[in-house]
Amino acid sequence: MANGVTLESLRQSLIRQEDTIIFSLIERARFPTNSPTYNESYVSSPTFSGSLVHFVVKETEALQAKAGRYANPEEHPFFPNNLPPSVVPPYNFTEVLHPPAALININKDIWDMYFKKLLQLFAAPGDDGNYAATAASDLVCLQALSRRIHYGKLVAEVKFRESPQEFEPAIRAKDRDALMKLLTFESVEEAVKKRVAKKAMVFGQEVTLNNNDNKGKYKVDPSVVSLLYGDWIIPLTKRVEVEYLLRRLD
Ligand SMILES: O=C(O)C(=O)C[C@]1(C(=O)O)C=C[C@@H](O)C=C1
Repeated sequence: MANGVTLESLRQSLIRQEDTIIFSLIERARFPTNSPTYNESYVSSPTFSGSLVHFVVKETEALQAKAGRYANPEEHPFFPNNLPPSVVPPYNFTEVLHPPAALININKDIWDMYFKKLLQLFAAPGDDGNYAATAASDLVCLQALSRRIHYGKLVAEVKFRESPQEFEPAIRAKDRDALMKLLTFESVEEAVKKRVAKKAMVFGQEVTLNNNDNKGKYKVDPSVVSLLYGDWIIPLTKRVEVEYLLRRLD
């Protein structure tokens, strides 16, 4: 395929991104829930209204936009409105995606999933006052999840290029269910869920010099990581794939 991108090379990248995601969850799990981080009345600013995590994400994205982060088609901001321009010259990223891909950004759903569903599954209840560090570590998780989920655009492009004649009728008919069927590989999904649980065991174990008896205690629960992938990350990736394919003939 053009540009040297293949389904195999994209899957290798998704596998490597599992490491990033799991480490980011382990880092967030160092802190308890720290609910003031998410409480709108905790922040007092004449120019901003929202929670501390909202504030940290918005301000960090503004800084990173200036540094050119969102010039990369693989990066998607959570707060895309009114981002400042980049101060660096544009890098000439290889164009792999069909241009309407730029319209797809499901970070709002990723944000809701993370704060409403995921966080309570792996952060222990409690409050240690580290709200700024907690928000910074939420941002790292969100960015890793967003990158992985929006990678679905590339995966969909490669699948389309491999057999356009298979996809075209379903795209023209705007048949989401048919597209979903065409892009699904159940055995790959099962392997992903098993591998991430295993990685969570390996990365999240207590490493000591004397023995490696972990007593079944891990920094994030491996079954939670597997569930997170099965119930949220993979379905959202597939949604991005469908959204992308629906615009592929525009
Ligand atoms: O590997 C693929 O083919 C993908 O589309 C990625 C992915 C995933 O999110 O891990 C999504 C859909 C497939 O059913 C299998 C795996």
